[in-house]
Amino acid sequence: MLNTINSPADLRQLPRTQLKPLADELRAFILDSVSKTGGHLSSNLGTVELTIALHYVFNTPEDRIVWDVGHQTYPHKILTGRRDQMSTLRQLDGISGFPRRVESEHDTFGTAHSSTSISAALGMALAAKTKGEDRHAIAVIGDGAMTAGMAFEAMNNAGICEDVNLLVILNDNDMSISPPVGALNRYLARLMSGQFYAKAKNVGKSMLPGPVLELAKRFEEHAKGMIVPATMFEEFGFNYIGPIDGHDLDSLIPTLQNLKNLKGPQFLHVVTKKGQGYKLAEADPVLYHGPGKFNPAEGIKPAAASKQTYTQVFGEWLCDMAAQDKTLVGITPAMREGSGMVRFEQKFPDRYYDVGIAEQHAVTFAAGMACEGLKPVVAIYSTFMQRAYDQLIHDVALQNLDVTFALDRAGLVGADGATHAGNYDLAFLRCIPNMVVMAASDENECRRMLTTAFEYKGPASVRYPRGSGSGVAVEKTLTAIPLGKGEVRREGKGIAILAFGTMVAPALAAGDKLNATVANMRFIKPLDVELVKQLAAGHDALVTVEEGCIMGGAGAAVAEALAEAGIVKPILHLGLPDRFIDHGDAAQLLAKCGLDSDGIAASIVQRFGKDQPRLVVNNG
Ligand SMILES: Cc1ncc(C[n+]2csc(CCOP(=O)(O)OP(=O)(O)O)c2C)c(N)n1
Ligand SMILES: CC(=O)[C@@H](O)[C@H](O)COP(=O)(O)O
Ligand SMILES: [Mg+2]
Repeated sequence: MLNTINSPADLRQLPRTQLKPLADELRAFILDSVSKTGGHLSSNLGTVELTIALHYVFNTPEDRIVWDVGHQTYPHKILTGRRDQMSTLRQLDGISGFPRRVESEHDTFGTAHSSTSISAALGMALAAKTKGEDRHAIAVIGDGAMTAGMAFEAMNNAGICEDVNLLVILNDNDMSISPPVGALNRYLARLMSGQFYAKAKNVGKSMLPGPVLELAKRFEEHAKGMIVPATMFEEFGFNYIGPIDGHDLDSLIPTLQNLKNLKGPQFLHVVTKKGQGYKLAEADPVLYHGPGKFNPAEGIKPAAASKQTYTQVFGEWLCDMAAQDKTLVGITPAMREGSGMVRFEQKFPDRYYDVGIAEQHAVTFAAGMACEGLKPVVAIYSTFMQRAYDQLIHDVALQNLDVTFALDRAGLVGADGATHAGNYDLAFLRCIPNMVVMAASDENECRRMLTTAFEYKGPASVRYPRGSGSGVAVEKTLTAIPLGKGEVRREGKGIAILAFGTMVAPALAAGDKLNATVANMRFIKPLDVELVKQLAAGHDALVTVEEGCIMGGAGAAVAEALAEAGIVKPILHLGLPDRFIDHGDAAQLLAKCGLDSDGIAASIVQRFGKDQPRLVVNNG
């Protein structure tokens, strides 16, 4: 049946009785497809029925669905004409793992960073009202995403928009990537268990005099608001419905049909299960949150021991440093597994803080702890650090507080694409006063830099990429490196390549090809200005290389230092171009950006000519 559905219009032709078999087919298709490509599995198995029901009841794409995070949109992609493209998911030139406006008219809003859906849907709903258009805007948000401040900023705004056509659906599967945290989660658990109404009703009834109790019994459903406290969503100005079973089409469809006819901000609470229908994912939704390829009959097998990832290097360093320094506290905004903090939580539960999807809070929370003499380490993906930029400047750096930032997933991340690429941190961190900014060139240097950052009395960051490095041995000691000192790794002639972080290895290979000098600059800030001057004095031209945006990045710091010193020298900046880079294999993407050794060498030859040290300088 799935083969006959090429758009939601086809879906809406089906009789209701066919929807359940369709859901079974769709779920099997997703499991098969994701097991071959890798991707987000558990969340997508959980949204099969909800997706069918939404497209069945609403007139999509005229009615707008905004999927929060968007990692749960595979059923939506399949039902909106992209079934055959699922085999290209998250690969170079294939379809994205997230909704993208350029990909389909059904992807009404690009998402991937969480908790934006209510704001965007409210914007759409009010735009429709302003333009006199009669359409619905629906935000589908998970219980994890609901913990972010942005979601509540939007609820606060939406709750006073009395006649707006907005429906917020809370997809509550009692999971973030890892088990959910915080008071909201406890509250939702109470709502789901029914205790909320049961307890409140009893309290209410025991306080009511006889005749009023009778009246309350008669009008129990309607009088709910009189004798039970409203849910917090009602207090926000929404009409709250739920919780209902999000896998039961016979509940979902009539409920959505009813809600469709109501005006004003509506809130539907649906309960689903992450991994629904695939026993292994139901049992371990964390493992199946974003797996690589696997055999569905066998499930994910433990990978044969391979090279340590940078994330693991960080996780081990964190435990070692915590054992040595009792003031260390570790903070993650909902990325325990991804940031390598599982063992830290087990060993140091009292010093581990998962604050939920709340990057802004994570940073200011760290600032507060630092004020009291603790030494917080905020483990955060480079891309999610973007969320907490003002908190970093205003709450941490301005007060020169002692917070270490471990920036994972720096540079291109591969399959998640442009939304998750950590391309901007060097540029946005180095302009902040008091910051120390480092980029690790290998795993051992990563460990040393983390120690350096931790020992530094002020805000300091270390960036490292997704995955593993060259596999160098990582020492057990906790040794710092001298602040602001780079090192020459290869002596050559004519050209000096000033490489930052992950670009040191390909720069060394390019240096071998061209007999160029190669320096591992290590620090973006404080930049090793003496080394820059020395390299400028001894070479005909300088080349900077970084896995970050060229504009404002590490190379720009070198150019600024030269200008400051009054040195005029031909300089070539290599790095990520001024455009967003889509998903694909990370090594493939780097090569396309000219950031592998061949690309670096080719750019140097193209700019300065082949025969060292003769320079072909085009622009002075
Ligand atoms: C701002 C931001 N921080 C962190 C993440 C990483 N992340 C992606 S999905 C997810 C969990 C989301 O949980 P929930 O909204 O409940 O969706 P579920 O996976 O349970 O369907 C997290 C933390 C993100 N995408 N955006
Ligand atoms: C959707 C989301 O934001 C996360 O699930 C992310 O895809 C995880 O990325 P890593 O696989 O790099 O941890
Ligand atoms: Mg969830």
